[in-house]
Amino acid sequence: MRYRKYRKYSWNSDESSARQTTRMEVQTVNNHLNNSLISPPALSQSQQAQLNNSIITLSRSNSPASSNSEIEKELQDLDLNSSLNSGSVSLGAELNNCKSNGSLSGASTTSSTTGLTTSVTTAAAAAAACVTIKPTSSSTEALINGNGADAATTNAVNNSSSAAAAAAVAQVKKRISSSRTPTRKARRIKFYRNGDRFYPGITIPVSNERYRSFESLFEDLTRLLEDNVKIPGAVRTIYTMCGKKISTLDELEDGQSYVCSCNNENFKKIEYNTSSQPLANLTLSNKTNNRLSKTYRPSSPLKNGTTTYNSGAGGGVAGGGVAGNGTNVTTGATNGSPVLKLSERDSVVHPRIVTLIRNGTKPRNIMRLLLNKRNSPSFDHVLTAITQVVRLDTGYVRKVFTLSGSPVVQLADFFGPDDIFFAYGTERVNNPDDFKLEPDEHKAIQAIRKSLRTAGTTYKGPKPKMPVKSKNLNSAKHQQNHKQEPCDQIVDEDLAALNESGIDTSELPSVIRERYALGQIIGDGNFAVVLKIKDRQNGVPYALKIIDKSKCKGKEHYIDAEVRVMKKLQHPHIISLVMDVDQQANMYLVLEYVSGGDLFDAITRVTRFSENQSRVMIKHLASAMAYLHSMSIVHRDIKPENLLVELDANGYVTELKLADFGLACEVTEPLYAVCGTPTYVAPEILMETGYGLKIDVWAAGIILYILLCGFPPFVSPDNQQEPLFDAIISGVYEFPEPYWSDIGDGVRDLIANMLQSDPEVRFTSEDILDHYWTLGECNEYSS
Ligand SMILES: Nc1ncnc2c1ncn2[C@@H]1O[C@H](COP(=O)(O)OP(=O)(O)OP(=O)(O)O)[C@@H](O)[C@H]1O
Repeated sequence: MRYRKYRKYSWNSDESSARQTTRMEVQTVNNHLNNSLISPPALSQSQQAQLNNSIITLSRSNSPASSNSEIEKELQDLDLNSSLNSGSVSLGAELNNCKSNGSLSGASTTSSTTGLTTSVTTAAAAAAACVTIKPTSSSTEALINGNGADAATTNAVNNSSSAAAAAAVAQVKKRISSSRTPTRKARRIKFYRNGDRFYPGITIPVSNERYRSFESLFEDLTRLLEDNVKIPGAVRTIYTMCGKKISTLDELEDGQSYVCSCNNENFKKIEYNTSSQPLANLTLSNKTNNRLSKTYRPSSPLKNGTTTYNSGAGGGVAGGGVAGNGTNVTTGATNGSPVLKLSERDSVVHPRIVTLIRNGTKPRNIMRLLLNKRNSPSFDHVLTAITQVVRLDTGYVRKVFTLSGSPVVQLADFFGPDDIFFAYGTERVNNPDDFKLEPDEHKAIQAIRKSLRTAGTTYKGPKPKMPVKSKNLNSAKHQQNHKQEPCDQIVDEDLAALNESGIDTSELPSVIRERYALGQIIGDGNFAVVLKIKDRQNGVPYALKIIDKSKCKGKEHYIDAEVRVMKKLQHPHIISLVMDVDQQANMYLVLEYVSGGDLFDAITRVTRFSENQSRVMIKHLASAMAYLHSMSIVHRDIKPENLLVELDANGYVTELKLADFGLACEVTEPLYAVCGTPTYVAPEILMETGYGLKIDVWAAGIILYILLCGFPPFVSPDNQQEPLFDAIISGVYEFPEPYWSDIGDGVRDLIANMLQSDPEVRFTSEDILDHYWTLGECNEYSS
């Protein structure tokens, strides 16, 4: 338990430079949401004519084909249709292939949801392919009747006059080829989700005909990914597996894999889909068994007297289980068990920490694992996640049992009442004693349970206090200013305060002075003064943050980082940056204005909030964090002082927004810089073992605790840092009576999961949003 003496304020962490903290190298990207989705290209006149000639009725006219089953079918057709493009096989085979493609058959096309672009060009491609080969009249007729090709072609073939047919066909061919790009064989491309090691990837056919622009491919990928995983926005970038950006469709190579990233996420170099392959052989050989009911459980090997457990059945049953119809043919293709669709997964999978007992000599090793929607889309994925944690000598975990010895056979079993499991490889399970815990094992499990569900204890001594506010000057006074209207005149008192802070209002950048009227001071931090300003044209209020560079000597890069990070962000629960002006003495930031002051002052006023009010706030905070974390950005200074709130007439918090990105940075490898604010600092920062995004979840856990009872879980009686840090590192805290007596188990459970000392098992920000308490009924305006 070694940690360095903690600095009072984060920016003083000299070690940070020595440690070479990874700083963000964010490209200066303006508002990333400006890259709005581009709609599919409009049809040219000749394309429209082709469509009419093809007498195809489409049920969806402006989107490329992309339901999973369509894609699966097209992939099958790809093999067949490749012959069309090569022109090297007999026409009979080609015609069959053409017919097998739904977009060419009149009947099936009518009801198909195949998109316009694909249908038109596929029909055209088939026609072009067919006319290059000497037809037999009967087979050609079949094709023509099937796809409703134009009259010239029909007549030509029906007459069986080779000359006329050739002429007509040449005419059609000419017309078609003048109106479209040359047909290219579709390529089978596999796409992974950036940073998602568990997503098995989706393979889709990509051709110039199917996707006329890069944006239409993005649009399709967004839709397909959304069906299977949670993504923070639209797919905007495709990378090679080495992280090189792809900028044209032609760069996508047949048979290769690529990584899709959403919004401005940077490429995450991980091993994609290493997890699913080795477990594929667990699939039940008898495919008909794939749809077992939710309640199906094979009997325990111990109960029925058999001495071995059929591992194949285990995986296979998992493959059926709750998935049933939800089997996603494309995404689940490489896995032994199907990946559930999001809606199905929502009903089965929820974030939870399970305890795992590794089979071996007693006392056996006991580990914990966080299961959530990201790592548990299928039974096989859970087995893989368990394998990675328990590290069996025999390799993969193939059998899992509950504490009572029942085999775990389907995904839902991991999310039921049992949360302790035995993990086995291929070894035999024949001894009932295997499922009995030794006293040492029992003790270890008890200790874990205690850390997860801390029971109420009575607090001895005076009620713990909130720490003092870390932002110093006259906050209560400035708080009042939030309420004052109008704000288009700065008062003398504020001018004096600004002068005192070394800010001369006559030196404000002209672009700011001309556009905005100065109002009163509404806040001050250690490095900045914040004024309320008003747009002279439309009267909209903003906040002007003036950062005094002289107060940040040697730390100027933090100011740059704050601006760079903020420029990347656009989220309803994150303060947005409207304008930035860099001058020699000061940096000026025009920010979205939030009228209710910061959460620290709200806590001071209210002391403690109801569960409903806390739920609103934690939802907003978690969604801001989930957005940041999806871009691998860690805030590193989440605390009530940096959370701004909007209040309703009754003083209830209706909106919460994350501010102050002075310490935010991108996480590409473990960080070591000791920073943050003592009360909210996570144990891994103090231990200097390297930290990442989860430190923000810890801080949010501390805030949730404070909201409910009015004081933090880790305190030191005399405000000494050393005992405070010892308490944080110990991870031991309580929900003391009487302060917690009326607070429910749901939110205690959430706090316990957010305040896990081990960041590996600590909830992610997404998990906070998925937790049953967060999802619970929420009357936002009730106290
Ligand atoms: N956009 C805003 N709308 C309303 N009030 C704001 C806004 N931004 C900041 N404030 C007020 O100004 C105070 C100081 O702002 P901020 O935290 O950005 O300054 P800082 O100097 O970077 O803080 P720190 O001391 O943590 O470095 C906040 O606590 C808040 O009360």
